[in-house]
Amino acid sequence: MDTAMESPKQGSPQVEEKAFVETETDYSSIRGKMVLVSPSADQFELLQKQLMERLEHGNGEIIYDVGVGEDGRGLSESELSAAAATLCSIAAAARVSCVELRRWGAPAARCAQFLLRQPIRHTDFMEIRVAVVGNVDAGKSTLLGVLTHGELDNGRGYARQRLFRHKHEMESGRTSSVGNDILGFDDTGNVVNKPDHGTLDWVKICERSSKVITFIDLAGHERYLKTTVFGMTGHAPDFGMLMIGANAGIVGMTKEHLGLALALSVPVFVVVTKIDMCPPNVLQDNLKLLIRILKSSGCRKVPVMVKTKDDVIVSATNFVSQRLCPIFQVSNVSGENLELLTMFLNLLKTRMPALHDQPAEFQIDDTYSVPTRMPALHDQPAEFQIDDTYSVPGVGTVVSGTTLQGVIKLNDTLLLGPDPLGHFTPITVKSIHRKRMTVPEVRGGQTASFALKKIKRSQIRKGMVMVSPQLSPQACWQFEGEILVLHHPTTISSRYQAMVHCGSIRQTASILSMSRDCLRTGDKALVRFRFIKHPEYLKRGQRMVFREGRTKAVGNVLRVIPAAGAPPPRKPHAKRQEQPTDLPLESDVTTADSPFEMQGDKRTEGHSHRGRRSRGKRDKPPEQPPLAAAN
Ligand SMILES: Nc1nc2c(ncn2[C@@H]2O[C@H](COP(=O)(O)OP(=O)(O)OP(=O)(O)O)[C@@H](O)[C@H]2O)c(=O)[nH]1
Repeated sequence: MDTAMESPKQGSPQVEEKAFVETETDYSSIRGKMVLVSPSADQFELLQKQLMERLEHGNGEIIYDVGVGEDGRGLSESELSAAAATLCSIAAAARVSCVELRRWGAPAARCAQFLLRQPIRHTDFMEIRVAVVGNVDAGKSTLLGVLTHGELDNGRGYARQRLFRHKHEMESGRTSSVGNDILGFDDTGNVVNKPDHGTLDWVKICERSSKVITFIDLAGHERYLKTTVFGMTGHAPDFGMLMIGANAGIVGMTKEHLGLALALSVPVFVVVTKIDMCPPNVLQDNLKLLIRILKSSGCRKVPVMVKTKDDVIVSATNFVSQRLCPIFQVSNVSGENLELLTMFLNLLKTRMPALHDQPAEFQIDDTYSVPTRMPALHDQPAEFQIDDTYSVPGVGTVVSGTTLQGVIKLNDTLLLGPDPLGHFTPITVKSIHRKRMTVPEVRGGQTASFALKKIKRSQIRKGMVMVSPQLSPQACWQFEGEILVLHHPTTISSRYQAMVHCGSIRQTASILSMSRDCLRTGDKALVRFRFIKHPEYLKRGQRMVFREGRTKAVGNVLRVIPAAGAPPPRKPHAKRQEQPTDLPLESDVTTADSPFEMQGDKRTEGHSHRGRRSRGKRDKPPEQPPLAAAN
């Protein structure tokens, strides 16, 4: 561990003592570090039961600490071996794989950590989405080529050619402009990707994997920033991988991408590439700057230089719960430290999407701390957000996106919408694909594509949802949100328009009213928005980004005003601003959400938003919604 860094706690010594899953079973007889050393038959059974519960709540995977008792003193080497043997037999009885990750501690105070993972189930695997961001030339495509194809780069673009097939697909319009690559791990943590004549068969990878990492390859160029924002909001990534070229350092879009991930509460780890070709002093200077930015008040991260396997385990197990930002230094040419990065990816835990009725900041911070009171994502009525549509010859209309909650099965009838009138239409699911593999169902947290019966592609747009009829979905033209302005060159006041990104929704909205007269960089306010084109399906607690040009604001949806009960659109010259109503007293948008240190106020008093709005189509009055929808 780099001494210059703040280091995370070694191990997670409190794991055994944590009030893990609230349960009916009394587990008091299996408390303490010695129980694994020589359990009675009853204790063995209880340990097994507890393990299964933990696995279920850990989405089929947990990291188990052995030897870490209340006294925190550990076990002798022989006791630890006995405890490890017990754990392995419990795992074997439960048909779960058990891999020792590490041992640590003095000879008389040994502890160990094990990875327990459910075996491969034919069409089911854990899914983790990693958004790959970073400036042009940072080595994003190269790293993905190297990781997914298992062959090193030559420094002149060899590895990234592996992904060109896909890029060509993108250009021909077959897939969205957001690229995807997958890396599969089996139950013991081995990479299963085996390129066949240079190409990867996704179905084979998924069939052999217990865990699949999907890399959402987002464009590095400023020109594609809109797509990058969409990728970060609409593709619901669990984590962000920020790539930085060692020699170039933090340039171009690096800060912007970091800021975006922070604004959306997506935990970020950094991969510094090209260390083979970077003079040491340049590397050190660039790392120092990176650390300074990560520690700044805008980011409030704890950077951790990952240099050993222990660092990997500690960072991976604490990644979501703490404000850690692991930093890897790798070379795609020499392969240096790539094994650490691969191990880290293998250990990443699913960051189940925050339930919309939970506070937006809610994160599952440990395998054992998911209260049973909270319904599992798949116990809730189905909800699927659409991020792309296709017309596939011989199949018909296909939609792709993320299952936010519930289970969607073949032949299920769901409500698709909202259409321009705010209505939802029943549709039937004809077939389901996960990572190009035909499956009978998908669950909350998983991405999928559905072939739909009797609907034209032109009737569907990104941002629509497919939900269970149980939810009685309602569309909204207006909603109230709490926003924090990260940057605006002058002041924002009502009637200002910008693009709202929220899940896979991407639509211009106009500010109808605010809790303050005007907003400047660093200001926070309660704001009522109105979509200008069509109504959308929103839920309280959803994270949103509000941006236009250099203007950026982030926030949460606080109240959705259903279309049926929505007041008519505000008159453009209405002087008095309506105060948002029914807003919760407590806000959870803080300046910590700001990715950047607040910039100095360079604006001139009296400069209004109108200066910014004087261009092109934004001067047109917003389209009026059809009357039926507005009233
Ligand atoms: N020496 C060396 N060269 C590398 C390394 N990683 C990438 N490169 C080279 O850097 C160049 C740019 O890499 P890319 O993978 O295309 O970069 P990118 O971030 O995907 O760029 P965009 O796709 O344009 O956003 C290629 O010529 C790679 O061969 C590395 O670790 N060491």
